[in-house]
Order: sequence, then structure tokens, then C-alpha cells
Amino acid sequence: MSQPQTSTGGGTVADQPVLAIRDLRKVYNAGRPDEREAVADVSFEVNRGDFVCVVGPSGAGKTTLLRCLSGLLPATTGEVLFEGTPLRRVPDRLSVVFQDYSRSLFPWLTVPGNVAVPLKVAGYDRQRRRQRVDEVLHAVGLGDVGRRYPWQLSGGMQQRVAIARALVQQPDLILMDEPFASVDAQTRFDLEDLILRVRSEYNVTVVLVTHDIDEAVYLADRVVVLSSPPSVVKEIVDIPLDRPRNQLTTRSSEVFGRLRRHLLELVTG
Ligand SMILES: Nc1ncnc2c1ncn2[C@@H]1O[C@H](COP(=O)(O)OP(=O)(O)OP(=O)(O)O)[C@@H](O)[C@H]1O
Repeated sequence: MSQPQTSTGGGTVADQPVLAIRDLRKVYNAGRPDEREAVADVSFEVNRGDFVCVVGPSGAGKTTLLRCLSGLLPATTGEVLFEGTPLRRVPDRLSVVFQDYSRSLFPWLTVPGNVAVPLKVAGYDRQRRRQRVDEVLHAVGLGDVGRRYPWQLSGGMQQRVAIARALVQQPDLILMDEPFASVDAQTRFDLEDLILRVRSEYNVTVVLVTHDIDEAVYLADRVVVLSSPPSVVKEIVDIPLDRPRNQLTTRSSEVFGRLRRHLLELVTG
């Protein structure tokens, strides 16, 4: 497991978890005939620098959990602490990447315009915006995209734009909900390697929800396995695979196969 380190900015306390989820429960439509308990009782912590994947059966409440972790959705009971402070809204030092890039990017803005949105909201001047946007577009392999619009790019490139936008304010934490589910297999491998690279370059903590057990093993330091709904944490599995990881050698290793089998048993059992 990665050790807590000093944050790259913001003066956060280094030795506390980036996220602490305590007895989180989420009930939709509480008190109504269509009441639905999506998350029953979930607790875990995410340390600085960790890559944590969340897996579970269909409808286990993975997206619900991620929304609660981002501050987009209030928990019914329990709490989420972001860098020691109870979450009440989406904090500045937290970014979210969704599966559906076509809906999360603004079609009327160019690629640099999309990436610059969080900086505009935060009041950065034009020169600093341009500098930061150039830097993150290079980091995600889109240095030569120019002033094209998102809809002029492939799906994989659009998701790179969304990742650049998530990185532009140098967040401490990125939450990702099935970010690679809408692209083809080869692009998915490329994007997995991209997120592993930028995660270490930017020293950012990542929590990623996925349906894909192999993807979870390939990316994570730890995998949180949710039960069928209403969800509880079934097990938290450490992934002791060497880094840097490699799509060919890592995925064909004996340890990878063993972990994959164990996780499949947990999710399907
Ligand atoms: N806004 C909502 N109102 C009412 N019920 C909801 C709402 N959002 C989700 N649910 C219900 O909560 C449960 C968990 O849904 P959620 O989308 O969080 O699960 P998931 O694990 O992400 O699903 P999937 O594996 O299909 O992506 C489901 O039964 C779903 O129907």
C-alpha cells in the first residue's frame, strides 16, 4: 500500500486519509412507496496516492456510492470526510470523470475551451489558463489538437479531454465512474495506461468504479468489492502487482490470474 505523503498543494494534512467513508447508507425516495435502499452500510478509507477500484454486481450501488463520495449526492446516514472535513458539496480539490464524455463535454466550446472551464470558474487569468491547459493537454497526448471541437474527435480522444479537464486544477482526488466503458478494447487499454501515468505524474489519488474485474486488477492498489444491493463491503482486496504495469506481462502473470479469479468469485458468488 502506498504511504501517506505531503500533498502537492493546498497544505492538507499529510497523514490523514484523502477520503474516509463511515457507515454510509443511501436510500432513494425515502418514506415513499418507491423507496429504494441502494447502499446499506459502506465504510472504507482511501490514502493519499492510492488507486482504489470499486466493483460489484450490476445495480450494487456503485454509481450511487461514487456520487456520495463526490458531494453530488447527500448520504442518507453516515458520513464522507474529504481530507478530514465532512463533504457538503463538490470540493475544489476533487474532480469527477463520467462514462459519457459526449454529455460531459460542452459541444459549443473548443477542446482548450472545455479544459479551461474549471480554471475560469476559479478565476484564473487568461495567461495562466492557457499555460495550464497546454500543459495538461500535452500530458494526455493531445498537444496537437489545436482549436478543434470535442465532436470532431474520436471517443477515446474525447475521454482524454475529460481527463485533462479533471486534472487541470491539480486535484488531490479524481473520482471516475466507468470512464472507459464506451470505447473499444484497444483504446481502453491506452486510456488505462494513460490514467496510470498521469496519476503518478500528478501525484493524484484515484477512485474508479468499473464493471470490468480485469481492469480493476490491472489498475488498482486495492479493490473494494460491494455485495448485491443494498450494498455492503464484501471484501477489500490488496493488489500486490509490481508497477509500472504492462498490459501484456501484468495481465498474463500468475498473480494477476489468481486475483482475477478471487474477485470473480466474490462478485458472482
Ligand atoms: N435517482 C434514483 N432514484 C431512485 N433509485 C435509484 C436512483 N439511482 C439509482 N437508483 C437505484 O439504486 C440502485 C443502485 O443503482 P446504481 O446505479 O448506483 O448501481 P450500479 O452498481 O452503479 O449499477 P450498474 O452496475 O447497473 O451500473 C438501483 O436499484 C437503482 O435502480
